Amino acid sequence: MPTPRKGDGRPSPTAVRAVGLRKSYGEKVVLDGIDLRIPAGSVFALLGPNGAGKTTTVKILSTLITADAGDVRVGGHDVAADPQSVRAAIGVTGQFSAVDGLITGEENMLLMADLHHLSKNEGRRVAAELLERFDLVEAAKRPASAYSGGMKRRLDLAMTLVGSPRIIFLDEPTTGLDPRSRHNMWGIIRGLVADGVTVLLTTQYLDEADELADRIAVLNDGRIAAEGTAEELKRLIPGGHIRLRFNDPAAYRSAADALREVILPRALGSAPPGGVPDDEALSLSIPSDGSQRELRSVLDRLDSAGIEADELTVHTPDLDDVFFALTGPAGVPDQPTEKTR
Ligand SMILES: Nc1ncnc2c1ncn2[C@@H]1O[C@H](COP(=O)(O)OP(=O)(O)OP(=O)(O)O)[C@@H](O)[C@H]1O
Repeated sequence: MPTPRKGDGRPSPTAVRAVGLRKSYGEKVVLDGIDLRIPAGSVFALLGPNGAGKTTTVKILSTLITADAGDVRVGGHDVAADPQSVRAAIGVTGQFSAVDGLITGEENMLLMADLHHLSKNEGRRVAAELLERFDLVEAAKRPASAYSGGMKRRLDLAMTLVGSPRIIFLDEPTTGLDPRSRHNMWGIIRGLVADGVTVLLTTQYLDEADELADRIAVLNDGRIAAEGTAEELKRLIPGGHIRLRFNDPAAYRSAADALREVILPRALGSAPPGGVPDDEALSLSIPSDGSQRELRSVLDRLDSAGIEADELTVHTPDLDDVFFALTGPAGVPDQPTEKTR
C-alpha cells in the first residue's frame, strides 16, 4: 500500500523537480526531455525496462553526472548551480554499494559519521542507533564482506542515513534480495517516509512500485510514457472488467438480457479475459475501468430488472499489463479503457 498522506488538503511542497531533462551519450539519446515533480514526503517510483535511463536520471538528480539540458531542483537547490547544497540534502544508495567489505559494519558507519563531520560521541550515538534500527547490532563487529545481500543493503541504507538526508534516491533497492529481505526493506522505506523523508526509487519490480509508490513514472525510449498512481496507470489500458456470477440459470439469462448492450459479444476479439457471457459458468463480464460510476451503472441496470448477482468482482489490469502496454513495441495505447457506454 502506498504511504498514507496527511489529509490537510494543502499541496505538499516539491522535493524534486525536473523540467526538460536531456542527456545523450554520443549519438545515443538517453533522456529526451523528462519532466518530474516529486512532492515532499512521498515515494516516487521510476519504472522502465533495462537501459531506459533510470540510473542516468538518478545520477543527474544526485549530481554525479550533469545533464545536457533542463532545469533540475532538488530540495529547492539547482543541481547545476549549487551541487554542494543538493549533496547536503540527499542520500543515495546505488546498485553498487558504498559498503567496504574489509571493515566491520560498525566501522563502515563510523567512517560515514567522520565524512559527515560528526563528533566522535555523536558519531557513535548515531551509528549505534542506526545499527539497532536496521537490525544489525549482532553483526556490527563482523566484517561486512561476511554479510548476506539483505544485510549489506540494510547497512548501505543505514550509512546513507547517517547524514539525516530529507531526500533519498534508491536505485533498485531490492534487486537480488529474497522475498523476506525485500519485505523487510519495504518496511524500512515506509518507516522513512512516515518520518517525512522523500524517496525516489528505481525498480524493475512492478509489485514494488505498486506496494510502495504514491506515484509512478514509466520511462521508455527516453521519455515518460505515463505517470500517475498505480491505480491511474492501470486504468490507462484496456482489460478491466466487472464479472458477475449467478447460481440460478434463470437469473443469469435475465441479467444477460438486462445488460445486453454492455456485454461484449463473443465474436469481438477485444474482449477482456473472460469478457463474454459464459453459459457454463453462469457468469457475465462487462468491460469497465473499475470506476464507481461504471459499477453503479451496472448495478442500477440489475436493480431495475430485479436481479441480484451471487458474486460480483471488479478486475483491473495489474502493473505488469501496464508495463508491457507502455514499454512494448506498440507503445502507449491510443484508446483508454473501453467504455461500457
Ligand atoms: N557512461 C555511459 N556512456 C555511454 N552510454 C551510457 C553510459 N551510461 C549509461 N549509458 C547508456 O544509457 C542508457 C541508459 O542507461 P541507464 O543505466 O540509465 O538505464 P537503466 O534504466 O538504469 O537500466 P537498468 O535497468 O539496466 O539499470 C543505456 O543504453 C546505457 O547503455
